[in-house]
Amino acid sequence: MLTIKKVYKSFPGEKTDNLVLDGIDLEIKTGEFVALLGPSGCGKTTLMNIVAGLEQASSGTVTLHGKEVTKPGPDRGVIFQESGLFPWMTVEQNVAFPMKQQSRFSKEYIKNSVDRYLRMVHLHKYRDALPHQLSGGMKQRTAIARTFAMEPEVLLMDEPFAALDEQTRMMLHYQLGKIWQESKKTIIFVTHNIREALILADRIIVMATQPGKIKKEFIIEESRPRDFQNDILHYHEKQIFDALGEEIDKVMKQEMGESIYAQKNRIHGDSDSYMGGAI
Ligand SMILES: Nc1ncnc2c1ncn2[C@@H]1O[C@H](COP(=O)(O)OP(=O)(O)OP(=O)(O)O)[C@@H](O)[C@H]1O
Repeated sequence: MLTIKKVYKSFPGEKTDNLVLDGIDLEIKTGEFVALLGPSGCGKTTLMNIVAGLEQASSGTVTLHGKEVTKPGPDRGVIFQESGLFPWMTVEQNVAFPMKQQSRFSKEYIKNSVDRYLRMVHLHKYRDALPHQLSGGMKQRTAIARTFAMEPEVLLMDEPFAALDEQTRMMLHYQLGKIWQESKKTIIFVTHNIREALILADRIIVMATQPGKIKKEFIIEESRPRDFQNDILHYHEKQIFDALGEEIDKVMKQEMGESIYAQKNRIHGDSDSYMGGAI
């Protein structure tokens, strides 16, 4: 169980501190796939960084199986929007590299594990390729193989597919869904994209903004693989869109000013850009 308890986070502002996370309480079961959804700036990345141990909460705690998280550790793997591969290493070397830094993995184990995860992401034929020879989707698949191969208990994925085209993204949703079902890891997945969250997650947490807090959550029980020929997913999509509407309005009002904003129609026009253009 991953427990986030009364987490507050402020960053120093010009005159006063800027409250970004306002008392986040969240319990995530082992093996659960949770998506965090919210408008730009609501604190999704900040929360992920705190869970990863890259950032400290101003107050409150994060615990994994009862043990407090205070710094990064091998029990939590992080995947960002950029794959972060070493350009001078092959696909295979990139996947093996972090494992080699850990004494808990033998040479034989690393070899088998790299092979297994490269097969899982369908990159075993590209094991000797260098990153510049790969497409964006292949780079992200390498990053996924590298993180899963480290066998973390929790995967923290911060908009890992946001920079990819729609088709590649759909393929990666399918592959990630399969790997997750096989490995049963706990995943927290940050996204701007309602459909991405609906395709992947067991539970979708919608965040409110300014300051960031949990607004509503949705349990998605549909069987996998999922697609959008499904009325129940459409129903959830509408509910989630409505829950986000107010939050997107808040961001638009603040950025555009009340008077300009008042001239615009609500939500459907400019709101796309506040959700990464991907509602
Ligand atoms: N290191 C920092 N110092 C000061 N302010 C910060 C810092 N990191 C984040 N912030 C502020 O915290 C708020 C939340 O940022 P965060 O990146 O967590 O939001 P987000 O929901 O992930 O946004 P996006 O969807 O656009 O990536 C923003 O107002 C941001 O400017």
